[in-house]
Amino acid sequence: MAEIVLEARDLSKEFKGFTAVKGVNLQVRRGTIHALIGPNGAGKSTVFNLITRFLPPTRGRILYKGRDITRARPADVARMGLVRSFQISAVFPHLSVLENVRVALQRPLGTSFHFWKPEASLHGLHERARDLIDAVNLAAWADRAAVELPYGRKRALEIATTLALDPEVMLLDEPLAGMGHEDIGHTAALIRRVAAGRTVLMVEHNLSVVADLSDTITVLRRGEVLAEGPYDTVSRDPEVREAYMGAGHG
Ligand SMILES: Nc1ncnc2c1ncn2[C@@H]1O[C@H](COP(=O)(O)OP(=O)(O)OP(=O)(O)O)[C@@H](O)[C@H]1O
Repeated sequence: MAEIVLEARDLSKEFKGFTAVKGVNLQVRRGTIHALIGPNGAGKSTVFNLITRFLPPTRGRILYKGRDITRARPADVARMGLVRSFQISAVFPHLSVLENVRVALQRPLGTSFHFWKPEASLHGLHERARDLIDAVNLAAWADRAAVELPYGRKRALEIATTLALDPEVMLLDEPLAGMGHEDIGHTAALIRRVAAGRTVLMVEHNLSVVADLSDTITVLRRGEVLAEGPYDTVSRDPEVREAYMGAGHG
């Protein structure tokens, strides 16, 4: 059994008396793709916001690599290698793809701070930016302004800027939302590629992609964990079928 890299213990969130998340326990194993699914309003986004420290929990604890991050600031959590992508996309529309990735590489988030480094290491920076752009299949778009990219490519650029922070754990918030069929295929393949050597926790509605990509799926319903396991197990669970798949999703 792989090491637990990220863990929620008895996590709860109340909004003015309404309990959106109720005693959620979640264990994400290192090196896996773990998906959080559930019907609308199940609490997925709230759990995600709690884990990334965008919301303070009412009760419970969050552990990252065994350290309690329940009260850590989002920026500190990112610095520790737990990085959230997509909804806080930091893509500058009028910079080129290459410039965007270079800016992301220069962000003083990690242990390195590149601004003052001599030309030799700036050259290394350029090469790293090119490598990241290749990794997300954007080489042909490297000199185009981000604003000119088609939707799916823009999301690929967001993945590249997230990868620039060299996250140990990548948190993806609905990575396929709003995408057409072709972009979904490309982005799913990209997620699989970038997950190599990392851990991915994602909230996603597209069940066929979740089934295809995920090692573990946690199903939430009304703020509670309803089921957890590999897709084959979870999708056969009568309660899951009733609460989720039977409700016409996916
Ligand atoms: N800031 C808030 N104030 C009050 N209620 C909230 C707040 N954020 C979420 N909720 C409520 O908490 C519940 C869970 O919402 P959440 O967005 O986490 O669900 P979700 O599973 O992500 O849903 P969706 O699939 O629709 O995105 C919902 O009933 C929602 O209305």
